[in-house]
Amino acid sequence: LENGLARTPPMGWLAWERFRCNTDCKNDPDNCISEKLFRTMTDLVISEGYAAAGYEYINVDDCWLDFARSFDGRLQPDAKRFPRGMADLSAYVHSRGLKFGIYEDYGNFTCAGYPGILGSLELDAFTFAEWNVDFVKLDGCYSLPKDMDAGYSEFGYHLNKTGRPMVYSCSWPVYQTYAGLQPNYSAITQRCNLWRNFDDIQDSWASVESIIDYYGDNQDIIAANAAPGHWNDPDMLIIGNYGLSYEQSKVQMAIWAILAAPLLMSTDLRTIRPEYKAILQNKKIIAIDQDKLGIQGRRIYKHKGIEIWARPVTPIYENYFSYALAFVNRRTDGTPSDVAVALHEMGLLSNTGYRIQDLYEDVDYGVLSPHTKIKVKVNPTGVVILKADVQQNLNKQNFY
Ligand SMILES: OC[C@@H]1[C@H](O)[C@H](O)[C@@H](O)CN1C(=S)Nc1ccc(F)cc1
Repeated sequence: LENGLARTPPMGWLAWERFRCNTDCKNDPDNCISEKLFRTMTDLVISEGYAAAGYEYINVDDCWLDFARSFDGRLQPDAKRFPRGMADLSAYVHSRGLKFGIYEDYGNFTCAGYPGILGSLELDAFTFAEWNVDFVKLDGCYSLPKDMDAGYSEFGYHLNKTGRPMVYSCSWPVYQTYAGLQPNYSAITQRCNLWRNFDDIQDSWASVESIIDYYGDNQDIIAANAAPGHWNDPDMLIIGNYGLSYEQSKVQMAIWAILAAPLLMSTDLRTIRPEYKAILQNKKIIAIDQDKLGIQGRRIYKHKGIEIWARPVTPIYENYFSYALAFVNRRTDGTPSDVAVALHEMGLLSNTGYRIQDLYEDVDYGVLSPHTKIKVKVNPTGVVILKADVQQNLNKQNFY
């Protein structure tokens, strides 16, 4: 969507995967979906260094609402859990220098059964503008996938008509895919700043694996739709929760960066362990994700549990080509796997040499000659991600 926003994939914090639809503020006041939770996470995004690393959106997801609209037909938050209202919460987030996101559903209800926007698209768009919302996630429960092209387009029209710039996150493709329809990606890229392509992420390595496989297996259809202003969305970062090991957490961060994915953390910033926080704040990996070219990377090798993913990024000098290269070990047979590959075997040409640096470990491989193999050891369910600055003056590099 060309609205001047999301020129790089959005970064922020999204409540859903970690906090779900916990509305029991009576018995669980510290973890229920409430203004207190979002104020606390806003403060921690600042105080714990996440904002300095690039995280900027604080996004509410489902279950923020009252079950009824107000007397004048407007959406309203649950008064007990958001007593000061959403305009106040957004003002607080803005006062801390961050941006505020909200959630709705193109249907009669949200997935959790709260009021949807059907019948009030214009009013709801204007309500969000009045609350100074900066990001809207529109879900697709309780509506007909065949109506989504028109429905999502119409709501985007109303959002635009408010005159307030708002990032527009669409769940359109995933619901059409579920219905066996082929999403119309040329429409989606024009109407949305990001869109979910596949299943909700859950707190498990199996879930992350299934998403990685989906984006690798379908890259010919979906990778090319990513560019500044419009991004594929493989769903939230679950690093810091219960389901991923340290190695697996590094895999999610590395592959999301290769995929030019939005980096929307969904974890408890009050309790996250330092080594997981370090992964989320890894500046070299974030720089790959936020690379200005906005080219989504691809899986270029997959054999016996070893995968290689590559993403072209902004070259460091003239007649250079730069790539992020991720080596993933999907195996669980105990010992790290040796992977040795030469540039030309990956379709990366060089006639003078290339420089390799490890983006997680502080290892610089120095300058290698074009036929020298890159050799890495990859831990089970782990990853090694490198930056390759390839020098060649043939002035041609057909990466894809
Ligand atoms: O209710 C909202 C929740 C989150 O916003 C996810 O990111 C959205 O993809 C949708 N969603 C959920 S749980 N959707 C859903 C997931 C499984 C199901 F059987 C019925 C609905």
